[in-house]
Amino acid sequence: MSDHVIGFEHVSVRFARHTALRDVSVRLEQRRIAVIGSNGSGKSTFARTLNGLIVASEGEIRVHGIDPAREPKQVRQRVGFIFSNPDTQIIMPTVAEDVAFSLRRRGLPRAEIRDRVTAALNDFGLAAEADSPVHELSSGQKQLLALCAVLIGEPGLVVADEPTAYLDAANSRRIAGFLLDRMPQQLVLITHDLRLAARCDIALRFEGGRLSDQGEPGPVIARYEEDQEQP
Ligand SMILES: Nc1ncnc2c1ncn2[C@@H]1O[C@H](COP(=O)(O)OP(=O)(O)OP(=O)(O)O)[C@@H](O)[C@H]1O
Repeated sequence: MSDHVIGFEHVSVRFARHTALRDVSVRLEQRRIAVIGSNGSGKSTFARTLNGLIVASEGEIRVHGIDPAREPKQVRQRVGFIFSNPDTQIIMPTVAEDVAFSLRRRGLPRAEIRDRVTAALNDFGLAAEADSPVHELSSGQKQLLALCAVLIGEPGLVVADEPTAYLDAANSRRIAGFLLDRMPQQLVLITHDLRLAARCDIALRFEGGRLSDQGEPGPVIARYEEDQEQP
């Protein structure tokens, strides 16, 4: 039952001089969840609470039955995170080594790691780059590598925080197409690209740290655009 449920009960996140999330309660079961809202509204903070990178100051969070504050190891296996800048999450010197990293950490047998890495690189069109130094990849290839390295760990949820922000139109389409159309995992997509948000099953809107609107993406986006047009 709790397999694909994300639940927030009266969650607040306070930093030293700022409250970034205020009394957020929501229950999410949809597969594609868009998160929109103005700069500084709390979107990234919300995203980071999902895998325990940020811990709630108040309230309860459950992600697929896991409490990220109390079970940080379990939640990091369950929740994969993609950032705007893939350079921040590529760890190893070559493409194949980077993809293998999470499996090595789990202590899987060498032969299984090799087979899974080969299959994943093929899937992402990175097979020819297997032994290339990662700094030789284009930004689009780096974002594909970051995704590949996350998905090989078989997370149940992928949180993507502005994953197309640094990409050109063709690579944005490629990454967005994968996340929105091909990827079987549940997705939380933080984005300022409202066309991507429109392709999700539900949109959440944050303003001033509050969950200010939610529902079908079309109407939520229309209300957001209307508010943004106000002087
Ligand atoms: N680690 C931190 N310490 C102090 N304040 C923080 C921290 N992280 C975020 N904030 C503050 O919390 C608020 C919400 O930030 P958050 O990054 O969640 O917004 P956002 O909606 O993702 O913004 P953007 O669209 O600009 O990326 C901001 O005012 C930000 O300055």
